[in-house]
Parts: sequence; structure tokens; C-alpha cells
Amino acid sequence: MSGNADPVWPEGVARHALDTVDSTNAYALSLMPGLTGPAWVIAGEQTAGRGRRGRPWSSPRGNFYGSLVMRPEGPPEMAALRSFIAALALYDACVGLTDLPGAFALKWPNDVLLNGGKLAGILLESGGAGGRVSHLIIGIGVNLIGAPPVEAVEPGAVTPVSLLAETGLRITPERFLTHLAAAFAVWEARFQAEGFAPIRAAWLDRAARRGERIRARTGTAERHGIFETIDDSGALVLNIDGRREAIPAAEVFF
Ligand SMILES: O=C(O)CCCC[C@@H]1SC[C@@H]2NC(=O)N[C@@H]21
Repeated sequence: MSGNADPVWPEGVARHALDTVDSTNAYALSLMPGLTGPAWVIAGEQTAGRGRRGRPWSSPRGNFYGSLVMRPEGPPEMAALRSFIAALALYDACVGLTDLPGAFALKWPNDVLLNGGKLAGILLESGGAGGRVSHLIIGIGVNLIGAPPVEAVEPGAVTPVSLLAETGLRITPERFLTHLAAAFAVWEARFQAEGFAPIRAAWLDRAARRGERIRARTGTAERHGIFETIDDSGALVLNIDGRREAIPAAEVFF
């Protein structure tokens, strides 16, 4: 493990630690009326954790369940790019805690892989009207000590793994949050100052299966192609029989 000291908690960011909650995303939303700046919520367990595409997120004690709630400036497309910031922050937190940069990779749109298995997922939820985003909630689940069995995930999906089983390291959710919040603040500041370009480049540097043939499922349709890049909007760009196609939302299979 890294001998470096844990990072300092970012200034101006609130921290709420709960024992049990239905969903940290739901709790984060309830903070909105009194919110004066960004706030992180973590919980020891969730009784109704939610994953992407309406799936449940199994949430036993020992793993990380956290949500960041904020009032982002700018249009919805810009708010959505925070999923890449969150993925980079997750990557940095994992590397900072393990010193194993080669073991982690990012899977489009926003999973973190460890030794090729799914370690963490991100669920973005937002609200607003008239082209304005009133709030953004970035929910993050990390399998610190345990992962669901492979039978619990959809056939063809990446196998879930835990940090403990893959590395032998036992990290507490509180310590993980300190690393994650600090890393998120760094990438968020970069995004504010320089826009999406450096975020995109850093994400691509850490991307899994770039240059390889992958499968993207969009609703009922499936596209097969070479994973070339992501574009300025964060869309997946596949080379399908020599033609480039940008896919804004999909489930990716390797
Ligand atoms: O499906 C995914 O990959 C995303 C999973 C996101 C789970 C996290 S756990 C903390 C936060 N609260 C929730 O109810 N969901 C997110």
C-alpha cells in the first residue's frame, strides 16, 4: 500500500456519514433545499441501493456507498460530463490506496475495472427545467470487501470483483471517501479551468479495450465495432466497417 499520507478533505465540501439509508442518492436529493455547496453522503449500508438502468445495487456493509450532490453551472450536456470526472477520481483514489496503477482501467461510460472485473459503478441523477440543471447527484458504489456473485449479473457482463479479493487490501469506506473526494475536487477544478479536453485525454489514457472490437447495446439494437475514442460530448465512437459512429448512450460488452 502507498506510504503517503491520506489527502486533506477538500475545502468548502460538506460530509455526511450515515449508518444505514435507503439510497445515498435519495438522501443526497433530500439535502438540496439547504445546500450551500457540494456535499458528500456516505452510508454503511443501503436498503434500496440503485444501479444504472433501474437495476438494484446490492449494498451489504463494508463496501463503499457514496453520493456527491451539487448545483452545477452550465447546460445539461456539461453536467453529464461529470461522470468522466467521477471515473477519473475513482481511478486516482484506487491507485492512491493501492499503488497498483496497472491493475485499474475505465470502461465506458463509467465503470472502474480491477484486473478486468467490475470494481465500481457510477449512477448520475439530475433534475432541472428549461435547459437548466438544478442539481446533480453522482452516486458511486465500490466493492471494497465483497462483490455480487457472477450469477447476479447479466450474461456477458463484466464479472464483479472486490478490492479485498483482488489485492488483499482492506480499505474502510471512510478512508476511501477521503481519497475520492480529494481526487474529485482536483479533476473538477481542472474541468472548470480547462474544460473537457484534459478530462477526455486522461480518461482515454486509462480506458479499457481501446482499439479492440466491442459490442454496444442501445435499447434493443446492437452495434459491433472497434472502440476508437470518445468524442467531445463523451459519446462512444466505434469504427464499424470503416465508418465512424458516435453512440451517446449504450451498455458495452467486451
Ligand atoms: O449500475 C451501476 O454500475 C451504478 C451503481 C451505483 C451505485 C451507487 S451506491 C451509492 C449510490 N446510491 C445508490 O442508490 N446508487 C449509487
